[in-house]
Amino acid sequence: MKWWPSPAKLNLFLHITGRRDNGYHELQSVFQMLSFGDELAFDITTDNSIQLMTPIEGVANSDNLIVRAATLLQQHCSVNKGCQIHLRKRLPMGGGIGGGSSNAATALTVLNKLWQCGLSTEELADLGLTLGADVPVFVHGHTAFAEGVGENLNPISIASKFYLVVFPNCHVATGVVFNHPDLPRNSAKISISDYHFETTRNDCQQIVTECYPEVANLLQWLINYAPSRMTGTGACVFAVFDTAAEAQRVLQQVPAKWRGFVAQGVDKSPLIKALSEQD
Ligand SMILES: C[C@](O)(CO)[C@H](O)COP(=O)(O)OP(=O)(O)OC[C@H]1O[C@@H](n2ccc(N)nc2=O)[C@H](O)[C@@H]1O
Ligand SMILES: Nc1ncnc2c1ncn2[C@@H]1O[C@H](COP(=O)(O)OP(=O)(O)OP(=O)(O)O)[C@@H](O)[C@H]1O
Repeated sequence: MKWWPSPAKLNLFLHITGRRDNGYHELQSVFQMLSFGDELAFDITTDNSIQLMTPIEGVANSDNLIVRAATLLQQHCSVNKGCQIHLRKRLPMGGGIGGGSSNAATALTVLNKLWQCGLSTEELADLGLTLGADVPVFVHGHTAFAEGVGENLNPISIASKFYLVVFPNCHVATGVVFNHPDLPRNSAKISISDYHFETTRNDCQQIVTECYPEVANLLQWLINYAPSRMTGTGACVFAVFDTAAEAQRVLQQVPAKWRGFVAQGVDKSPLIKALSEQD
């Protein structure tokens, strides 16, 4: 069985620059692709049923973004085949590292190939955007400077770093953060060439640390070792290191109540690499 990567992302910064009439927020961010993530495998079937053989506890298969992505593509392209899907879940859910969105993107891009749908990357990204704001960046698979609601993407090359990502064991609801009255919503826009980690921030971090003390505790702990920040709307926090060895050394010291992993920041996602190696 061939296993396809479904990598995580980090938001190296997140500035909120406005709000649209439909309530969605305009943002600027760098989506950093990571070398670490889930994996998915697909067996194509001759009937048209879509089955997830490894369900996620607490998520009905019909709500699972993998099944929703596969069904969307099947309907969009009038595919008369189906598939059995296997998932190796490693990424914490609801952590701001995009696990669900990445799973959806892997399902869309790999099934596009295996079902021979022939959709372009752009068409797959547009389809993916209907499932979630973060799906397009995983479909394109490049570390990117993002604008709009996250769909307007420009590839950016970030000096290679190692990230220690820690999950504080609490879930932050994205909608709650974006609906918070005190969320700052008018950061000045920056241009892609102005991006530096040190001069940017995550505009959601203040609200999340106030509402979720465990995120504040984790940030306070991690900042002792390296520059640290929250990703997305939380709850995961990351610290930036120059070497894998330094990041691993701090991972060993993470208190048992939290879980972490070390990943390398990559310009191209492992999924895009795997797809191009197949061609
Ligand atoms: C902020 C990020 O975490 C950055 O990576 C993401 O863009 C959020 O992506 P996501 O979790 O896939 O979010 P979605 O499922 O698309 O949206 C969840 C909810 O967050 C709010 N939302 C999301 C994205 C955005 N740009 N503005 C918003 O206001 C909306 O209320 C929406 O109903
Ligand atoms: N395949 C999937 N993997 C993970 N979560 C899924 C999946 N399908 C549906 N979900 C639901 O989506 C929710 C958000 O999951 P996800 O891991 O994408 O969050 P996240 O890391 O906060 O993402 P983002 O950074 O895009 O906000 C989960 O709590 C779960 O209920």
